[in-house]
Amino acid sequence: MTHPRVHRYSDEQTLTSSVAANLVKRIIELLATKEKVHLGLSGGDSANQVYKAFGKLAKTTNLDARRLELWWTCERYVPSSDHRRNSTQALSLLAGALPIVPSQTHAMPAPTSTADPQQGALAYAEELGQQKFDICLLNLAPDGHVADLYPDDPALSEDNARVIGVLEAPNDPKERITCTLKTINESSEVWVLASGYSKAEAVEEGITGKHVPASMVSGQDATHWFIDQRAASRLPYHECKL
Ligand SMILES: O=C(O)[C@H](O)[C@@H](O)[C@H](O)[C@H](O)COP(=O)(O)O
Repeated sequence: MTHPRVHRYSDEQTLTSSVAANLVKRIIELLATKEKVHLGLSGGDSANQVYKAFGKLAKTTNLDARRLELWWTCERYVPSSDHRRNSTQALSLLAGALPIVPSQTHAMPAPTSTADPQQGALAYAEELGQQKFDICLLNLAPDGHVADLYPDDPALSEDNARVIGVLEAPNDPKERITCTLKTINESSEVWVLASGYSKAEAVEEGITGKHVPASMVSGQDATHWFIDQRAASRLPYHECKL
């Protein structure tokens, strides 16, 4: 477990471009020491904006996108052709910009391949095996959930399964598949994204250790929170006069 390091940015656009730049830099560093980098990706607008900026920036660098393995931390259990799928949205931005081929992408199952979210979760757990994410990117929601792990959900205490099915998510679509805290917290690095006033309370609770799901995530080597000023508006601010 590592303590969160908080990175604040003036606005959402600066947050997006800075996270994308950090991601490019960190992946290039990791690829200097290992053959592949395994990323755990999430859904949501803030994450999608980062993928777009990352794709644009990465192609101007020497980052070898063929050495990335893309996994998902959570997915809406809807058909593969449904644009609400997190993986469909992310891949349209990433594979559109970078030479990423299907063998590098590990989207979670859809109803066309498995009978229900639980069976989908078992299939994904098998595909994941013991693989750990080098960087697990999470997008904070206003209620403090990350991936598809919701406040007060008994799934938060799951310490055996790496992936589980969700049948009653508070938002539509109700059926989803999610990695558990066990899988997220086995990642080398966990990066949490949050922008806007609607996330301010969840940011405060996540960082100060109240019991929202986001307060329970932590990388093995590092935990980074990337937030804009609006999302940071309930955190203490210490002015430093030199
Ligand atoms: O499936 C969902 O209900 C959303 O994907 C959700 O989990 C999302 O990650 C957060 O609401 C933050 O997303 P935004 O960046 O869009 O606010």
